[in-house]
Amino acid sequence: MVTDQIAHAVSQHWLPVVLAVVAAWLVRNKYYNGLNKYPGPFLASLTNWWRFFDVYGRRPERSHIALHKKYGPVVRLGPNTLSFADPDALKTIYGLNKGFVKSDFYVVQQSVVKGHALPSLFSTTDNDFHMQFRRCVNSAFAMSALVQYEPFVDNTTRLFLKQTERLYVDQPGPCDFTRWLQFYAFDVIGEITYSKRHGFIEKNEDVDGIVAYLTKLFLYVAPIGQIPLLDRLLLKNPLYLKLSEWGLLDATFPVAKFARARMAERLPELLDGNNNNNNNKTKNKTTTGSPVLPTSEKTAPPPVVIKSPDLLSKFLAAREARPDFMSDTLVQTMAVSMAFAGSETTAISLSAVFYYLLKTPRALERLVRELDAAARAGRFADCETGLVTWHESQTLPYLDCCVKEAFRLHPAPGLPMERVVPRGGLEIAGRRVEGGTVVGCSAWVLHRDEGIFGEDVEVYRPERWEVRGEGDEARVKAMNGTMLQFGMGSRTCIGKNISLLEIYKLVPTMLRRFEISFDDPNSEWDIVNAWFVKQNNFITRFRLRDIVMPEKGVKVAEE
Ligand code: HEM
Repeated sequence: MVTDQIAHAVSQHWLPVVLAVVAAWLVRNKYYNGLNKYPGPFLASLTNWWRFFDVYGRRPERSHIALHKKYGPVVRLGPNTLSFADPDALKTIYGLNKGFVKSDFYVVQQSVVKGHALPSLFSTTDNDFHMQFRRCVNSAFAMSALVQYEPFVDNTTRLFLKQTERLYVDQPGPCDFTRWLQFYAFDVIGEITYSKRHGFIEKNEDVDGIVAYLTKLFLYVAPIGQIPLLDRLLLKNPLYLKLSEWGLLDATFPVAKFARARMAERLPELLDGNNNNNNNKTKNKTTTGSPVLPTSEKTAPPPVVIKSPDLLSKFLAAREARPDFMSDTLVQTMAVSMAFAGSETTAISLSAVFYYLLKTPRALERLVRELDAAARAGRFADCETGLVTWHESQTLPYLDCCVKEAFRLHPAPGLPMERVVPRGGLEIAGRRVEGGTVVGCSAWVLHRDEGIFGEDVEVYRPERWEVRGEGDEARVKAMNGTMLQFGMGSRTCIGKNISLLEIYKLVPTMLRRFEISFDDPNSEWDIVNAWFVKQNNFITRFRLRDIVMPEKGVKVAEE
């Protein structure tokens, strides 16, 4: 009876009822988890739609910087979300064993396979799963493994030099440099992962639409990640998941198809549909007939020679070592993550180094002087193509300053890296924050901390990284400790060393070989912040340089 009366009253007065419910929801949001004490835009305290539209506008890093300038070190970006600009917060939020987990922002980045979201090393929100996964693959990314990957980078770099000359010097014309560097980064990752390039540089085109696919994906992920529930209504809606489960929908990332083909070449049973790890000991061969992986059986054939220790062979070795955990699916996920997490980010960082050097002729001249002096002193082994080795690049201190300064001014990740405060709550940079609150730091905000980096934070000044006099060491150490371009803590970038290998080799190599200039020196690039902050309209021209030779009588370094 009473319920009938209530239903009747609601149907009679539905508008005021709806308004009352919405008002109650907004008030609850405003005071949620005690976050009303933190400053920020009023609308952001009421609804996540504020940050959705902020990110949808493609330049959220600008509003984050402005908000922290206005409100101080903690800003409320949503009913349950805080952004921290205090370097002290880094150790707590990203520190090892602090119990923070990645927020649902990352779940939106999970792809759907057979009706299920597939967590990757990057996107998983489960710390235990992450710890096991990372342990399985960590050694493939160690600094010591770099030596093995350098020949892969060299292969692609030689082709890149040849094609740059053929396409942009022999027929002088403008080059969309960010896109060209993206092709480079994709092909390097392809080569390091599978010993096989996708073919971007050869063809000078977006092979299989991979770049376009990734661009669209990030444009979706960034705003939708602000209200992850939307993902379950859009790309991960129940109907879509069902259709995918029944095999009626295939939204496989083109790189995943490439990865699967490369895996199938090495594990023929995948082609037969036999994915059972335990059955593959005898079938574990390369296409040339030589086994790829060592086996653990005592009676197994003599130790297997891994012909090309690329990443895929290492992931497959991890599958052998931990068959209980490392499934074929995880091997493939890992291989795909390399392209997903390692191409755009590296291309963005390479573009930033070149862009800021071209915009700062004084710095470019100094860097070229450093390279020419090293060449005259015979410190570069390759005097023909201009290729610089990793080892040689590590003897160029000004190059190091130029790269770090580009990382500082233009970090690839453009949103706060969100984490959920563990149950029970914690103190973050002197402030009590309740469990369940989403917190994060943005590299764009932290890298412009005047207390750490100096007053001229908006200026590209590589010299700030130099250690010259007393006190510089501590200052530079504090700067290094605040750099967030690769993230921090247990979820820090696993591919950092690989990307550094690419950047520290390609920048000096290109500058030894080419004179690079803006097509229009007065033009600025356009920036699109879709989680990773991509640049457009960075158009350059190339002229061949005479490679500087060692002075007479100077002994040339050996390769
Ligand atoms: C300059 C280039 C790169 C930048 C700026 C970069 C940036 C990042 C950042 C910021 C994170 C942490 C994200 C977070 O905490 O939310 C991350 C994680 C990751 N990156 Fe990179 N990355 C780069 C290159 C690479 C490369 C080359 C690879 C692969 C070869 C790679 C693979 C990964 C993976 C797998 C993770 C997840 C790690 C984990 O959660 O354990 N990245 N990267």
